[in-house]
Amino acid sequence: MAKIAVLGYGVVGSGTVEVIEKNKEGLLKKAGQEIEIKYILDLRDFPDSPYKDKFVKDFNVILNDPEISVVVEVIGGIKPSYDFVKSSLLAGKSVVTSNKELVAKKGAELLKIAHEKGVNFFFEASVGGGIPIIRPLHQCLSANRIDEIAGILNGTTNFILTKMIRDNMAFDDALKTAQELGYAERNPSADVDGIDACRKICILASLSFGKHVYPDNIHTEGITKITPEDVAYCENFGGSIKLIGWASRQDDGKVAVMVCPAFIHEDSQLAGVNDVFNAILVRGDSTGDVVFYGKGAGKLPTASAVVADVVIAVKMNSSSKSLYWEDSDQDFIEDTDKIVLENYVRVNGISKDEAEALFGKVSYLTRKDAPEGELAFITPAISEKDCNEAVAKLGDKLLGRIRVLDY
Ligand SMILES: NC(=O)C1=CN([C@@H]2O[C@H](COP(=O)(O)OP(=O)(O)OC[C@H]3O[C@@H](n4cnc5c(N)ncnc54)[C@H](OP(=O)(O)O)[C@@H]3O)[C@@H](O)[C@H]2O)C=CC1
Ligand SMILES: N[C@@H](CC=O)C(=O)O
Repeated sequence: MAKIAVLGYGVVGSGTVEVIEKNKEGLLKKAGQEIEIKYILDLRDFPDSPYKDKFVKDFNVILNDPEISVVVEVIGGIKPSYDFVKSSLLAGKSVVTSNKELVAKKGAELLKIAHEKGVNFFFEASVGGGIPIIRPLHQCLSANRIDEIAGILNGTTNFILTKMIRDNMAFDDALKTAQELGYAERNPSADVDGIDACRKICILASLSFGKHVYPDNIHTEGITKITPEDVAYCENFGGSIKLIGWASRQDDGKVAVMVCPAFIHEDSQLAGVNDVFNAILVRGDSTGDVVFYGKGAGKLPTASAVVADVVIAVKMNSSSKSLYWEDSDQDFIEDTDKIVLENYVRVNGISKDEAEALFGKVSYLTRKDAPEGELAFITPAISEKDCNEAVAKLGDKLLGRIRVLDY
């Protein structure tokens, strides 16, 4: 019998306990032994819970119990999760986590400790909720050189965009619904400002390119500046606006990474991904494009990924060799100024000649009831530096700028 502890009994923690309890028999067959939850750590009391006897408040009870072989960290954040995870690994216990902030900021260090101790640090649930993506990347796609990854990586923002565009729901109402459904981060700015998507693309890029990509270095934008006018122009463009985290191997050998709202053409496999669903496109040199799709947030989908990691952790008696990346000084990350992209730009009060003097040969978009003097267009592919300089010259005539991606 494998005895495990669950740290945090919130959305994902309670889902993890529920999935382990309801699928006990199936898990026994798959893990080769029974998985028993010996402890649940949380700050609150749960006197009415059927698991009330398992609750503890002192992490040291878990750390010092030699029977515990796997610790599931689903508290979130860095404090105290980092200390709990690091000390568990140092004590020779495998750790499973859904905590993308922790993996994005401390992944290289924690993977190194896990390897030194001969245990595992697993985090399938940290990207894409219930979608299998971490294990497919380092196992099933291991024959490939990964050239690009792009994804709708945040369920909350995709849910909000879908509700606003399809159902005309106000931003705040859509966010409130996402919170009620358990999709949103404790601080929803992490979702709507792109921070969560940034952590996830950093994890995917670290794994794909073999060196730690730290979130601090990555240009990150959220969805708060998107307007109904931008949505209307995007329809005329023939696509949809999605928050995309992407990482791409560049000709100079560096890796460009960015999180931004983007016009995505309707032919893209990412364009029709709505509600809480996520999709992750991986471009391998042998496979071409492979797309992973499913629910990117929520109690049971996320718990599914956590419990699958637990099953593998209890079966393994050594560290995974392929789930690994080195620490890095970020010198392989492309300077954002050098990234070359097309852009959608919306302006007021400039002529077409002035627009083309700034951006070069542009293609114009239209929308119903556009006011006199409004222009919207797609620029040619230009560097971020050139686009930022042109946009700065527009001053308050600029109404919007969204990148165009061709995934
Ligand atoms: N929700 C989702 O859909 C997904 C979440 N994740 C990630 O999973 C992690 C957990 O998310 P989620 O379950 O939604 O978060 P919740 O806030 O719902 O759950 C966290 C739980 O941990 C408890 N907790 C906080 N501090 C401590 C502590 N020091 N010791 C013990 N327990 C503590 C909280 O108690 P209290 O409420 O009293 O503070 C709460 O019960 C996060 O990293 C999140 O980003 C990943 C994928 C999807
Ligand atoms: N807040 C996150 C939760 C899952 O990672 C999201 O909405 O995607």
